[in-house]
Amino acid sequence: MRVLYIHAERFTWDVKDPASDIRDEPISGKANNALVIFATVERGDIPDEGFLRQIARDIIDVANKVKASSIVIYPYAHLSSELARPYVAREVLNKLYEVVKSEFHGEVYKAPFGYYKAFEIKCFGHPLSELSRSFKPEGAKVE
Ligand SMILES: NCC(=O)N[C@H]1[C@@H](O)[C@H](n2cnc3c(N)ncnc32)O[C@@H]1CO
Repeated sequence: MRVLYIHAERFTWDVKDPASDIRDEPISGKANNALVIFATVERGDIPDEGFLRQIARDIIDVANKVKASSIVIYPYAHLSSELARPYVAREVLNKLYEVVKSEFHGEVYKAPFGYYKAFEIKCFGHPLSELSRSFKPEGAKVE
């Protein structure tokens, strides 16, 4: 999985057209002081508890470091050329959302899978406000 973390003063997303047969309810939303997780599920990623806990731990660690009051899991199919199939990708992201929600003290949101979406983001711009990660199921985290 490849992820881009943006610590945003404000983040809003607006669902547009469907982009996949596999999709969630089309719910738009917004969050303030949010760690936004643009997440691309890659071929070989699995909805395995250990793999997801490792990712969730890093997300929450960064959220606490930057003092974010919310986290947004944002399905984003643009950070890798080795995409997982939509069915697997949706399952991995929904399970990641559940793990993060169970362990983070603040609000956790998930933008809907399977749509084109408009979004507005105001990045804080401090040194930890833009980070990227690559996670592999065997547990190796590559910064
Ligand atoms: N910008 C808007 C968008 O990306 N829309 C994407 C994601 O919401 C989702 N999606 C499909 N495959 C994946 C994947 N491998 N990882 C994450 N999301 C995925 O399905 C949409 C069409 O590709």
